[in-house]
Amino acid sequence: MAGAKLCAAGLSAIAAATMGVDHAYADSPFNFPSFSPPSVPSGKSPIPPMPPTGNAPTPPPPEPEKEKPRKPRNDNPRTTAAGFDVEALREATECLKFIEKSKNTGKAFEYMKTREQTKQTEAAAKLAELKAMTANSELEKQRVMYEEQKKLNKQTAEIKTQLAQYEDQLKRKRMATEDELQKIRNRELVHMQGESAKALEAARRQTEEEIQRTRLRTEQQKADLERETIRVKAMAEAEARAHETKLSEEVNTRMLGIRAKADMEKLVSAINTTFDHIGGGFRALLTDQNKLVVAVGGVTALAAGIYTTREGAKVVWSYVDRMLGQPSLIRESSRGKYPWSGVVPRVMSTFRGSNGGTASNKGNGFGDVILHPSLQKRIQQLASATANTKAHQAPFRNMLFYGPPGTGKTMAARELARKSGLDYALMTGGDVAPLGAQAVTKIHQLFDWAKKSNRGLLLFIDEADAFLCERNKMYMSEAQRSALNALLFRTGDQSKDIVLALATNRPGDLDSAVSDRIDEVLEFPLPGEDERFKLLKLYLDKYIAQAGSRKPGLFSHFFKNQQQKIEITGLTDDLLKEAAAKTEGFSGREIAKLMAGIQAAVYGSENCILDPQLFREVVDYKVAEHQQRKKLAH
Ligand SMILES: Nc1ncnc2c1ncn2[C@@H]1O[C@H](COP(=O)(O)OP(=O)(O)OP(=O)(O)O)[C@@H](O)[C@H]1O
Repeated sequence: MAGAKLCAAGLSAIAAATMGVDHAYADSPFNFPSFSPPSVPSGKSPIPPMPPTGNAPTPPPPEPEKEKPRKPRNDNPRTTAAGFDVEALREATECLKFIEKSKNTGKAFEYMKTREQTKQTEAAAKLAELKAMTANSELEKQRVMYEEQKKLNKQTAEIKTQLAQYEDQLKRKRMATEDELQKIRNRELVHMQGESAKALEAARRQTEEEIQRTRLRTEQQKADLERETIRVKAMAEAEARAHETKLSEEVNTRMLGIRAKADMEKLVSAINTTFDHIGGGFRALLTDQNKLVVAVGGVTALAAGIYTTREGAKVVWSYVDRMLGQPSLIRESSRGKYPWSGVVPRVMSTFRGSNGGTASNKGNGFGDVILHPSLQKRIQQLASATANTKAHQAPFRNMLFYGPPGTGKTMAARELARKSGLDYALMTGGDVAPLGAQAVTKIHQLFDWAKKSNRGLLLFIDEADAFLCERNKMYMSEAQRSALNALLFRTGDQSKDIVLALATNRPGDLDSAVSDRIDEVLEFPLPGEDERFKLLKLYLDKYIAQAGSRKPGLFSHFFKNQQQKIEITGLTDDLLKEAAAKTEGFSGREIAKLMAGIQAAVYGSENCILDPQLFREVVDYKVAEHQQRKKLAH
């Protein structure tokens, strides 16, 4: 047994020397007999269990097995330069020798081999265990690192989130602050805008008020001027009429004087001869007292009779004139001054009518009035409605014609009266104001006269705004207001005798009570291109073609300034259309005047020929004049 131990020790030494195994195992002779390979229970790993996860400290390495008592170890073996232990080799050699001599050599070798294998297995297991532990610890380390990293990531993410939240909060706060600032700025801006808008509005209102005031002032001045013009015109006309009357009176007086003088001369000579003849008679009278008394009484009675007859005739005539004569307010009438004065013209017109109508009835069946077809149709309808109204004894309908000056309102009223079979009378609103206190009487006279018409009368009041304007206007005189009230009184009920037709350029100026009495309102606009063409044609015919074509009368050779005939060359419809296009904005009156201007130009020319060149020249000149007038009016 001792030999085996020695042998084992020798082998261990050999192994230690040759394989570099720890001397602690190789040298221990006591290990050998007690050695048994570590029994590993089946299914269990020889690797010790892993320590719990976390940061638990790695368990300390297993304590080394307690060394069993052994031979004192040579700590300073003799070695070669390469570290070879010669002593051990010698012991091994001896051991080998001993083993060779021993009977249990085979067993010993077998045992040593088994032990060595066991040790190797153990070492491998330990190595594996160590590796596993290392791997484990590595894993653990990685897990811990992963956990740490995860925590770190989490913390970083949290910090980032917090940072983002903080930044977001900051941003929100900043935005809220900016928003607040913006709101404040906006409020200030709105306030400023409001202030500036208010200031602008105030300035605008002030300007408007100023303009309004200026306009009112201008209108007032214009109205004053117009009124003054109308007044002056009316006064001038009245004066002219008075002057005319005075002149005719003077002529009459002079004629009467001459006649009276002649009569006187005749009378004187007659008296002389009579006295010569009756000288003897007087002498007889003077001698015979009875005869003298009879003669003086007879002469006195004769003078008184003549005087009474003359004065009586005057009174009767003025009464007849007042009762039957045309009121002085009427400027033009189809009835004539006295009831009998219209008989002859009416008979003449009836006679002419049976022969195909007058010249003015030719063409469109509406006299010489050229109107827009729709307006013309409306007037024709009104005319036939008015005629039927009279036939059925129904009340008449009053009318208002309004539109720019010279658009045919008066002509249309005249034509309407003619078509409807009524008499017509024309007065001007401007004639009322100069009458003063007499105006009311004259208005009543006018209506009394108008009522006497058997056929019914169309009373046309031109420039109606001059007389029938708003009653509460400052400049309206008391007399004018009374006259207007008189007219309102006379037209309060619907009349079966009188159609009131008013014409005005300013319908807005009429008194509301007057407007209330109007049943039909017709607007007379400026003529369109078609109407202008027709007007040009009409007045070309009237003023140019018919000029000088009147048949010479009985006494025509007494008058030197008879109209000369005008020769027309190359005046086509196209030329008239061209002129119609150029004369946009012209009224009917302006077109009539244009043609009168052409007539004057033709008479001013040498040969009295109207050719396209002259026609164009005058048209262009008149168009330029019209534009200039328009500019001045603005
Ligand atoms: N529609 C028309 N057709 C034919 N001639 C016209 C027309 N309009 C105007 N005239 C010419 O103008 C002149 C004036 O016409 P009228 O007196 O009818 O016009 P008004 O509208 O009554 O004018 P105002 O408002 O100035 O009184 C006429 O004599 C005529 O020569």
